Amino acid sequence: MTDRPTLEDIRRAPKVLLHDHLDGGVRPQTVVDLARAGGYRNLPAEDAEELRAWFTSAADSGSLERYLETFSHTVGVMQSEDALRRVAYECAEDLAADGVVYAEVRFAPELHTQTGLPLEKIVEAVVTGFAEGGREHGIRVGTLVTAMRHQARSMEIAELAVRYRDAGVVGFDIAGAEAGYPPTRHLDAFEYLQRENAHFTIHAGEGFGLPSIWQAIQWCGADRLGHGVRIVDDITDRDTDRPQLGRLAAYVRDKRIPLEMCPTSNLQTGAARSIAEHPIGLLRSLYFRVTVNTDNRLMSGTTLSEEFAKLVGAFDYDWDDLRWFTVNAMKSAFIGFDERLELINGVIKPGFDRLKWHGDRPLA
Ligand SMILES: O=c1[nH]cnc2c1ncn2[C@@H]1O[C@H](CO)[C@@H](O)[C@H]1O
Ligand SMILES: [Zn+2]
Repeated sequence: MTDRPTLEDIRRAPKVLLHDHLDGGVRPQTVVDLARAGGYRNLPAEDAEELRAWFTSAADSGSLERYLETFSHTVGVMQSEDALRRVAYECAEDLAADGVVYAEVRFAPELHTQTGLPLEKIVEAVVTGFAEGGREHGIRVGTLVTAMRHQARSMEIAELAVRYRDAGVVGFDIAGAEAGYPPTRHLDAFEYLQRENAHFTIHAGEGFGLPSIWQAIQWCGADRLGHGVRIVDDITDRDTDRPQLGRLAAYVRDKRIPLEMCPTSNLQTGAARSIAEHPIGLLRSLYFRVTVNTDNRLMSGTTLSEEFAKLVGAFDYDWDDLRWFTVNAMKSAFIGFDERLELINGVIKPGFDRLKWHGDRPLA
């Protein structure tokens, strides 16, 4: 066996990302450029590096609601087709540079209508940016369209997801403040998607607890859970070698419902106290279908490789663990089974095996 995976090696591993927000991963310099071009005057800093620091510290608020306030600035500069396309292109480029081979990136079309752009043009611009960036940088990026849970446009957004399902949109999601806005508020949209054989994930168990997770799965029929960290509230005897799963936790594990976990983001919003205490350690040891994600690379000052490196530091994970998380993610993606299998067997397994056996020594 080789030593612990280093950040540099992890960057070279073929990774899969299921939970990443487009408006949470804009390059600071691009925010500055787009603000200038579009006449956005509310930026808290004009210099890219200062802006980067502002986002990470403002997002470090301990509450989901305050964390979400920082998005007004990225959303504020993403109000034209050119801006959306550029941000999507750069997102594909940045993820590819981090060694991500397949990603599902989400954004909320309804937030980008401030200058009157129709929802269709907004989706088309983003999908085009991902396709161009993906082609040039060797990564596949699928789009998830998100509806904001405090608004009332989820049905319209769900229809958009179905209309663009063969043009780059692979699924649907709801996001925003969780407390006070339960998933069942959007039940009609989820029932519509189920009738259309479409896929969706729901942010649940992040800013609110078990009732939100229960509704997302048992009322709404979510295929995956965004975060889902609070599922540990349904596990007792956690510090013993025989943790007890309640009915909901057992259901989530038995049905292999994927958890899109985002460790650093959870520290910022107060959903977890430290990486070492993050529920991902327990959930992984109990073989829940755990995946590792970034959530918002700008606000959390992170990359997928850095999330993995932090977990390696806290839980002593080795290449087999990182490969397990990655295969979990690929199995849980919203593209076809044949395509998932091809990536697992043709790209992920050989890529991780090469790193495991060669470590950071040069490959022959
Ligand atoms: O961790 C999160 N929990 C809930 N909502 C979020 C999170 N991160 C981002 N958004 C929300 O999703 C919108 C579309 O991308 C963002 O504008 C933000 O309001
Ligand atoms: Zn999220």
